[in-house]
Amino acid sequence: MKILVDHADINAIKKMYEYYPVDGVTTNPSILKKAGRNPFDVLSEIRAFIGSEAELHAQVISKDAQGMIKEAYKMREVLGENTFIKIPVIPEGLKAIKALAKEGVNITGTAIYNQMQGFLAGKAGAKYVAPYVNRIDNLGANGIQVAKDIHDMLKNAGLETEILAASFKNSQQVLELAKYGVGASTIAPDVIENLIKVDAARCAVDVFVKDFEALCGENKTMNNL
Ligand SMILES: O=P(O)(O)OC[C@H]1O[C@](O)(CO)[C@@H](O)[C@@H]1O
Repeated sequence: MKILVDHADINAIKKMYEYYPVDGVTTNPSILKKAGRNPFDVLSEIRAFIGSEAELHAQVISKDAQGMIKEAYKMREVLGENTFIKIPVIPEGLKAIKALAKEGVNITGTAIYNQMQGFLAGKAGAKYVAPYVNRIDNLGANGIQVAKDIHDMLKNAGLETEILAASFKNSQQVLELAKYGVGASTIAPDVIENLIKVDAARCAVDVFVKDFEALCGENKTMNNL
């Protein structure tokens, strides 16, 4: 499962890249709002840091297909071909996805709350579809199940579209979908950090260090024996 960083703050992104095996960055307009600067400046800064080969996902704002298509080409021009254009899976969005996918533009179908949105976006040619796991849970449905169903439906239909699971709020949600083998998850830095926040592991390390120091002397490591 690929892991993308769901954030627009360059320092938070740099930290994730330093410590974790991550594969790219996703943003949406609400995430960009938090950055509080010209979105193209923010996205260009992220692109410069992650490099031209890494995945960068950024969303269109227009509500009509023609406007979405125009935005998609502008974003691709400024941010490079490996930019995944996030298009909400509403009827106008599907129309735009069909047109853009035919031209080889990388699309992520977003704002997915049910199985058929995901399936139709895949059939229309999206490379990824992004079910909003936690937001679905908040509606009283089962976000994990929706993501698993879409994954199965795409595979059963022989489509290459992968899940980009989104809107995670806890480790359990990520774990469930990693076990299921979905293609990718986009996760905010605080949720990524919680994935391996295990006190028992930290205690185990402390005991190992104490034992080693008892054997070899204080502040000794393999480096200064
Ligand atoms: O519920 P949240 O945390 O706002 O998440 C919505 C999600 O949708 C996306 O826009 C889909 O890629 C992510 O950037 C974000 O994780």
